[in-house]
Amino acid sequence: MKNIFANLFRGLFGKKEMCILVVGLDTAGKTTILYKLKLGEIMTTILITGFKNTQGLFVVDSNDQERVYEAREKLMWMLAEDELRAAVLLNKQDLPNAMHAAEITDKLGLPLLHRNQSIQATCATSGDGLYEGLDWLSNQLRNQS
Ligand SMILES: Nc1nc2c(ncn2[C@@H]2O[C@H](COP(=O)(O)OP(=O)(O)OP(=O)(O)O)[C@@H](O)[C@H]2O)c(=O)[nH]1
Ligand SMILES: [Mg+2]
Repeated sequence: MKNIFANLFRGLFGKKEMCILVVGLDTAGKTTILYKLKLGEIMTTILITGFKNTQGLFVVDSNDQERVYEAREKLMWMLAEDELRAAVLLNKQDLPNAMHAAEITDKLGLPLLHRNQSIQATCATSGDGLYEGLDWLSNQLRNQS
């Protein structure tokens, strides 16, 4: 059970090397997600060649009403890269006052975008939704090859 996410991840992506850029405001849950996915040992590639073949994971704290527009700015910065395909994780959905997916999607300006991206509600501490978000990224990778 311990490495279930790592095994799923390896199954999804096979042996093909890829880069995942994980972006989000502080305390959004990035480290928790990486630990949950046991990606520490897999994600050794350093981003030095630009955004080619790079997938993005953008993590938002759904509970942080005050900084949702700050998160939006950061997200727009990331999505401005033409090569990048991104999965947006609406994290901390387990918290009682978390914004619902539709509300936070709207505040992030995502309905206005016509780029290819996936939006997924997640709870990094339990792992809920993480697999679904990564499944989309793996399909993007497959389509590129
Ligand atoms: N309830 C709840 N707490 C979460 C969730 N994801 C992360 N946290 C908590 O939020 C806090 C911050 O999580 P981190 O993973 O350290 O956040 P980070 O994005 O790596 O933050 P920085 O390294 O500061 O940029 C920790 O206390 C986590 O346990 C979640 O889905 N639900
Ligand atoms: Mg961290």
